[in-house]
Amino acid sequence: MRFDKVWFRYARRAPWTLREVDATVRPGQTIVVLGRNGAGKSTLLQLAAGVLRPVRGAIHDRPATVGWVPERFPAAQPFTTLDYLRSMAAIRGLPAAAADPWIDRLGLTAHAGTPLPDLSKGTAQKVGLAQALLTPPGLLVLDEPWEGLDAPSRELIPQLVAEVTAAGGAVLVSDHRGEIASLPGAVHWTVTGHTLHPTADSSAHLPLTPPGRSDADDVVVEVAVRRHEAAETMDRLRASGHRVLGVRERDPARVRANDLGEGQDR
Ligand SMILES: Nc1ncnc2c1ncn2[C@@H]1O[C@H](COP(=O)(O)OP(=O)(O)OP(=O)(O)O)[C@@H](O)[C@H]1O
Repeated sequence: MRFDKVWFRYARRAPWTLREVDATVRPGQTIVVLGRNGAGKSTLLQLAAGVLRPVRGAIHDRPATVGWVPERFPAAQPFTTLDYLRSMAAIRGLPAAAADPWIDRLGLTAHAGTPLPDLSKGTAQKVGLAQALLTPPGLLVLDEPWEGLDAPSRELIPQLVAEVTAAGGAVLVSDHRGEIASLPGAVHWTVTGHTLHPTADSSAHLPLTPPGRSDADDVVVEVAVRRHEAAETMDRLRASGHRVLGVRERDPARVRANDLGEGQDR
């Protein structure tokens, strides 16, 4: 899926919430979206999920099945947990009983007969997660999924994410609590100044040397890419299991020497 120069604002004359977002989400990739409160993380996730539409630009190749878990599950609905999840299964063309394993897995059995408005915030979040996973998503979008969950439930998130990515789905997840550490291998995007910076170095959040591998086995390959391709190249390298050690400007002296006679910087 590709964000192609996506701009978004909530009202016609309002300031832009997001400007010119260019980014790519690849199958099997986990992307953690970071940023301060109000930076635009939820807005970006809602655009990815198709809940909001770009004002300018476009999002191409969104997977057909999107699982969307908003920051707050909309619990003001006249269903019990069981009725809601079974109805969601039926809407997706599944047997109603397809909901039952998720009720069990997410620890919702004791709340199966509870009306949604009476659920605690954390339990309602788990219902939100269950509905998003009923059909294996090609894209799972989780807005602050750890919020309101107790410790055992928080540990479920990395497992669920790993299952989706292992099946070839992509996962976009926002995080302002620093839970990124529980998603090793995730690419990280930072929203600041109303735009997205996929170039932020996520290797700081990963183990310096992956388990079972020694630095001694490594060589460093220097690659020059066009400036506008840097973020995408880094995403691709990380998705292939490589460690990106850094990004730097080309040494001006070397640029002059190498480009002598070529007329442009490469
Ligand atoms: N429905 C809305 N109508 C108008 N403005 C909105 C709406 N939703 C969000 N905003 C504004 O858009 C900006 C980005 O909000 P957003 O919720 O995307 O940020 P966030 O990074 O997810 O924040 P947080 O970490 O607090 O959840 C904020 O200035 C917010 O006030």
